Amino acid sequence: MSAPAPATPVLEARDLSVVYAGNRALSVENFQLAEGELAGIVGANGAGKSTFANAMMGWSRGAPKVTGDVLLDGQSISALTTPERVRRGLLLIPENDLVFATMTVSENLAHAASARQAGGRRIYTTDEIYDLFPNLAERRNHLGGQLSGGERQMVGIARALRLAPRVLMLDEPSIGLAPLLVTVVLKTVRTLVDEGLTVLLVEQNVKAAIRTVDRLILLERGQILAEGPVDEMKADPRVADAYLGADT
Ligand SMILES: Nc1ncnc2c1ncn2[C@@H]1O[C@H](COP(=O)(O)OP(=O)(O)OP(=O)(O)O)[C@@H](O)[C@H]1O
Repeated sequence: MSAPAPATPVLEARDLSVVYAGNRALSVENFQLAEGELAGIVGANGAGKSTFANAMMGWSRGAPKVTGDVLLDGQSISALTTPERVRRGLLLIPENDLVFATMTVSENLAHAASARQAGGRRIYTTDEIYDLFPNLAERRNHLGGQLSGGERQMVGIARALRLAPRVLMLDEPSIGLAPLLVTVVLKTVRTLVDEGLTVLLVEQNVKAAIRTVDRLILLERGQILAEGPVDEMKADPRVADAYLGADT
């Protein structure tokens, strides 16, 4: 009997390159995210982590030259606009996700309830979201502007869950959060993966990423320097010496 064909990656990038005014910010030959996987991209400031996540979404902060191909479930989405990619279920929660400050938590969630064509993907109900995030359930009538950084992250994730994600990408969810809240947010991400979601975590906080992900990808100067199962990667001197310190 022949071996089964390898499964099609849920998300893939081929020869993805981003150049800002002649400076190459990203050059990724091949990146693949498998069904139900929780992978993490880590790297120093300016390594190109956000540029990578944004390029997958077809979005950028300036006007770079972007070349290469992005595929979702084996189909090229490179010609699609960012809203079209969102409708296909590719969702990015950017750094400092915008929460509507003058709306309550429940209004913020209701505002995101617009995944009309979920294509069979799961749309989390508000009750399921409040089960995942008891903090938000308690604060459902609080205004967005009154929430802590961690609670805002939770609203960002919750809104994405209302939009029937196929792949969820989180850009630096730990930024500005107290260590306890980082743990709470990342544990919830793990729960979502256990329930079947595919997640790419973009993190500068390497220690937090290592505690959470299955596979670690090290990005430096816009290139994938190393990648592999998290247990192997945390012993790799390029990760251990540069990011984990002698005590780890
Ligand atoms: N709009 C822009 N114009 C010019 N250069 C840019 C622009 N956006 C990003 N860059 C450059 O691209 C490189 C990668 O930036 P990026 O924001 O992707 O890094 P990062 O790894 O996400 O860093 P951080 O962890 O600090 O957010 C950096 O050298 C940055 O200065």
